[in-house]
Amino acid sequence: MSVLNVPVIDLEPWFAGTPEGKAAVARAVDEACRGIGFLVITHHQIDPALIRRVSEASRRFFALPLAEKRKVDRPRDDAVRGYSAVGEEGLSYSLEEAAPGDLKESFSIGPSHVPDDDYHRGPAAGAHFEPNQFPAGIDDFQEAYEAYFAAASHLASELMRMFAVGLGLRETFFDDKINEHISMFRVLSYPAQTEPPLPGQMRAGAHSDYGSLTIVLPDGPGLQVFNKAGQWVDVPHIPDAFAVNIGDLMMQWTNDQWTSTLHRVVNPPFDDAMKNTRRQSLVFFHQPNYDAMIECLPVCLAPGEAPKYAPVSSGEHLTSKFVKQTTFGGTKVSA
Ligand SMILES: O=C(O)CCC(=O)C(=O)O
Ligand SMILES: [Fe+2]
Repeated sequence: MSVLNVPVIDLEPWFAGTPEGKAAVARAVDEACRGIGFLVITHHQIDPALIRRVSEASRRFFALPLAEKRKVDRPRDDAVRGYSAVGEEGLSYSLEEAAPGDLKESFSIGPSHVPDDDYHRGPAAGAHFEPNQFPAGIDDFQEAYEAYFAAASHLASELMRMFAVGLGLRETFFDDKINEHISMFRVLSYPAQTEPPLPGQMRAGAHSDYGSLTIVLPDGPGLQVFNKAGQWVDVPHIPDAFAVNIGDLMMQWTNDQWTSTLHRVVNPPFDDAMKNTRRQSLVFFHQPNYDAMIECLPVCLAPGEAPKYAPVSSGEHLTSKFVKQTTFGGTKVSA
């Protein structure tokens, strides 16, 4: 029986480090990734004080007048750095007819303190190590964002180790494929809705994410997942716990044994003023090294089965998504 609801998995036994504890966590993670593609994790070792710092710095930024925020506007479609305003991105729209843009604004950064060498700055690196930009005059903004990026990167590498064990690989299998990762950290602000949304307009339309995995910290409910029974189910909201989901790249790596699941952020009920508040989420999109090859893992190939996807590098996979649309984390759907 497939997993139809998002499980809550306590990572404490993983970090305690006994072989039995680690195996049990990896088994639970594997089951979640096969069944629903989402899990909620507790005892993840990210300091709640750091979550608070980055959340508060973000609140101060999003409260600025639009003209101020526009001073750090995202420079280009393929360079997701800085600010994107409400309605500028739509995660879900049909190929024929664009739906209204998502009711969210965002601020994004990539890796910082990038070495000035050919691997990071040469032509093969493309825009993957594009410099970050930060707003002036907000205390602790750059420091908090960079510290959160580092902490989330570390947690992502532990999750990739759980993935490896869960898939029956050696624990360090993914280590050398993510040691120069080209991830993105983005804070999303969903404003309080003072007018009813347009038909089809949501906080974030239905989409799947691109990369290896996404680590989400929402400050309230609204995130929903489309399960294998065809129902939209709520992701349990536990303060300071992370929702984790796998992206399209992990689904390709596992030859569809793991699922990159459609998800969305629904609007608050419009007639309930108490619930119609601003929502903010911290979203870390983990993406392997640009030259890591994503090709069917032999452990995911049953006898007689063929790989479903041609091998592709992580960088090419990401860039191909940018060509199709102008947002970062999601693959649009035509449903
Ligand atoms: O804000 C959220 O809870 C999730 C956002 C999301 O799915 C995305 O940006 O890809
Ligand atoms: Fe997403």
